[in-house]
Amino acid sequence: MEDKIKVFMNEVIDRNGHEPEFIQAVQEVAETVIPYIVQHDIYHGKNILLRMVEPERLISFRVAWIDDDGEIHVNRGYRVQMNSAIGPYKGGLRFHPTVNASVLKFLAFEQVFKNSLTTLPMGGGKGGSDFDPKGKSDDEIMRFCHAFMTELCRHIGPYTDIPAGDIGVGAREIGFLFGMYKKIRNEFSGVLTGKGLSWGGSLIRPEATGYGTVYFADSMLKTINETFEGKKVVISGSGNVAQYAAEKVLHLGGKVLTLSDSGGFIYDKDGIDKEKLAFVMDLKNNKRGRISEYADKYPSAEYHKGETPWKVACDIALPCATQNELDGDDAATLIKNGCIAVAEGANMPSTPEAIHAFHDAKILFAPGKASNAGGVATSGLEMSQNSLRISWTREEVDKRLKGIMSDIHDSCVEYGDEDGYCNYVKGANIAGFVKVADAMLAQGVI
Ligand SMILES: NC(=O)C1=CN([C@@H]2O[C@H](COP(=O)(O)OP(=O)(O)OC[C@H]3O[C@@H](n4cnc5c(N)ncnc54)[C@H](O)[C@@H]3O)[C@@H](O)[C@H]2O)C=CC1
Ligand SMILES: O=C(O)CCC(=O)C(=O)O
Repeated sequence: MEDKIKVFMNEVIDRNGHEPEFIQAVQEVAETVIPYIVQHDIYHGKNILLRMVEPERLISFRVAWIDDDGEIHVNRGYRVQMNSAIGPYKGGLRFHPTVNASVLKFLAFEQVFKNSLTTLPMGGGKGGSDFDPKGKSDDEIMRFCHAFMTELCRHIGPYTDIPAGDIGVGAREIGFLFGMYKKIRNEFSGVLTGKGLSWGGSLIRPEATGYGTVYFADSMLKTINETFEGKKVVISGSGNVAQYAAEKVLHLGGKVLTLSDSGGFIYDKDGIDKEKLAFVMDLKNNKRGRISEYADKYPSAEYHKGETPWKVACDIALPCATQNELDGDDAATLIKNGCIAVAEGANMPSTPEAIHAFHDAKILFAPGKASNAGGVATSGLEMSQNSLRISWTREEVDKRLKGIMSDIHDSCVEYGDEDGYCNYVKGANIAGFVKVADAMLAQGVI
């Protein structure tokens, strides 16, 4: 088996050797899916996985825009249209200086499996730019978004490819992007998700990724007769996913001890309660400040500059910031301190060494493609509402989100059982693979 995985990975590396994040994401899938392919005759001789690692289309384009001082800047824009076997391409846009083809290909590849797990008819894609929104004025953000959409609009559409937000792309950016798409295409459609409520958005979409991550973690905890009640929870990030993960942990009676950003983390020994979380939301979403300002306001908190929060003793860890933010040493520290569950709100935040450590210690571990699927699932619900020209209530959307997260959990358990221990990575990869692979088989060699 190891030989088969090696031969496959050598071919992937030959073609994509300069893309470390993409290779990391493919390796994790290959290790779990190739043994499944070997056991199932219908996939033999079809090279399905090799076809899945090659994007159907990778678009790269120039984005020229003018700053407030009249200076012209050039950034690179991308859209990776990875797989459309089960539906139109769907996945977020990331604006961050670290964005490149490798990062977006890893995200688009993960998105294919994640979207398949949601049970909704969505293919996988991802896009973005190396543009850095930090320190930019609202007008600069608008000009950049408009310039970006001027090119992107010819590659997307409500039946083709439906982008949404990700790091650096929230409600403000989706508004600017939607405005330019509508103007150029002269069409008011559900071409983006994460829209404002008065122009086609869905209730609960802003909350969905964070809430869904906690719903998934709660389902895992139930398998060992545990709940969030009274548990100490360490969260990284302080953006969209982290904020609403923290809110849901509070709803379920847990105590949130940390939040972070790229500058460092804050540890509040008294816990981040509802009022303190409201301060963080205002700080991050409106004032666009740094998490260190939390420690200036609340004396119960310490700020740890340049560090990640994994050394703070906890029962549950929710990495919600960015890829590879939790390594093997961090995992060892979490396990030593008694952590019983880790659920990824971010995409691929744990390194392969960290995942192996969690599996070896047999603690509960949920990979992002399963546990953070609530965001894209609710985007799928936004698409349904747009098509039906109706708006569901908050309760209706939340009920559907909970149902989807519970179904994803059950699919992982179905495919991930290893003598009584659930390997959720294996479960998510195989369950996600089967639906896409079967659709590809049905559609022939295209
Ligand atoms: N927004 C969504 O619906 C979904 C987001 N995700 C993933 O969740 C993660 C967070 O995304 P959002 O909260 O939407 O973005 P955001 O832009 O709202 O927040 C990003 C957060 O990550 C922090 N961060 C960024 N780079 C960092 C670094 N190098 N070190 C430490 N912290 C860093 C930022 O300071 C910020 O707190 C990403 O991995 C994203 O791909 C996954 C599924 C859906
Ligand atoms: O809602 C969406 O379409 C995008 C969500 C996303 O980018 C993700 O799941 O990583």
